[in-house]
Amino acid sequence: MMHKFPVLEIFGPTIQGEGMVVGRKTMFVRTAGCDYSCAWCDSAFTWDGSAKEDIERLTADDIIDRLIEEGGDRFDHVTISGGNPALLKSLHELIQPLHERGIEVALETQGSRWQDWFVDIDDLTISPKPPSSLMTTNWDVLDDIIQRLQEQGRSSHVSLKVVIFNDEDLTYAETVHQRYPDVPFFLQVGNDDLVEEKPGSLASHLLDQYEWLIDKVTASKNLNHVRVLPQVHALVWGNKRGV
Ligand SMILES: C[S@@+](CC[C@H](N)C(=O)[O-])C[C@H]1O[C@@H](n2cnc3c(N)ncnc32)[C@H](O)[C@@H]1O
Ligand SMILES: Nc1nc2[nH]cc(C(=O)O)c2c(=O)[nH]1
Ligand code: SF4
Ligand SMILES: [Mg+2]
Repeated sequence: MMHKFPVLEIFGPTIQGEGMVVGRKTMFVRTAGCDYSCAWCDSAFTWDGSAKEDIERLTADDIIDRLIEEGGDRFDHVTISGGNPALLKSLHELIQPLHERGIEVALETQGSRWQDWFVDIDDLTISPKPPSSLMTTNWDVLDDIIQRLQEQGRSSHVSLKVVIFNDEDLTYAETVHQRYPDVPFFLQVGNDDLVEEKPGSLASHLLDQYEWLIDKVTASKNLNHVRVLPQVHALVWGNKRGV
């Protein structure tokens, strides 16, 4: 029996705007539903009910058909995001046939749930949430996820990415990096203006925030083996959806 997944968006090709494979040409599949409700979530429509009517229930075959409809033969990489795609137990039904077609698979999750198919993801980004999100990290769960990935030889396929809005978030990022020093670590500029409609105005603001974050990280003795990035897609396209 093919499982049906709740899907809100399938788009691309575009570029991965964030983190460990920033710049990589990729398609996106965005699933609906999240176990968190971050104060500043830039994809709140996946869980706040505002796009409820747009959720489609698709099998892996349906999703692959749609990826090919949108992207033709102009992609070899698919990023699964959400919401939290780690809520979906049967996602290997999508990952495996993508791999069989020679397509790499990336996934974005917050590290609140383990799934066995994590070990099949080529670029797994785990993004634990800092205090400004108003969410609480379950360190036992996160420890378990990182440990399992390391034990199963997945270290080169995993990264941590913490979004930063303020000094308290930066302290949280230091805590995460010190707890998992061997996991590639990314600090990402927080977008605190999710309503600005002019890409140029948002880009100018986000570049100021990027400079602030660079200054903070370069001044910290606890954040040496790290990378600092903006959301490139937000610089280019602003708050537009489906890019
Ligand atoms: C929308 S989330 C979906 C995946 C998963 N729920 C998670 O949070 O990792 C994708 C990425 O966007 C980041 N993100 C969400 N809202 C943001 C914002 N306002 N500014 C910067 N990054 C944001 C998240 O931290 C996460 O790394
Ligand atoms: N271009 C682009 N890059 C992204 N990286 C992470 C995204 C996400 O929403 O998970 C995202 C997105 O929505 N668009
Ligand atoms: S965990 Fe991700 S999708 Fe869920 S509310 Fe937070 S940023 Fe949004
Ligand atoms: Mg996004």
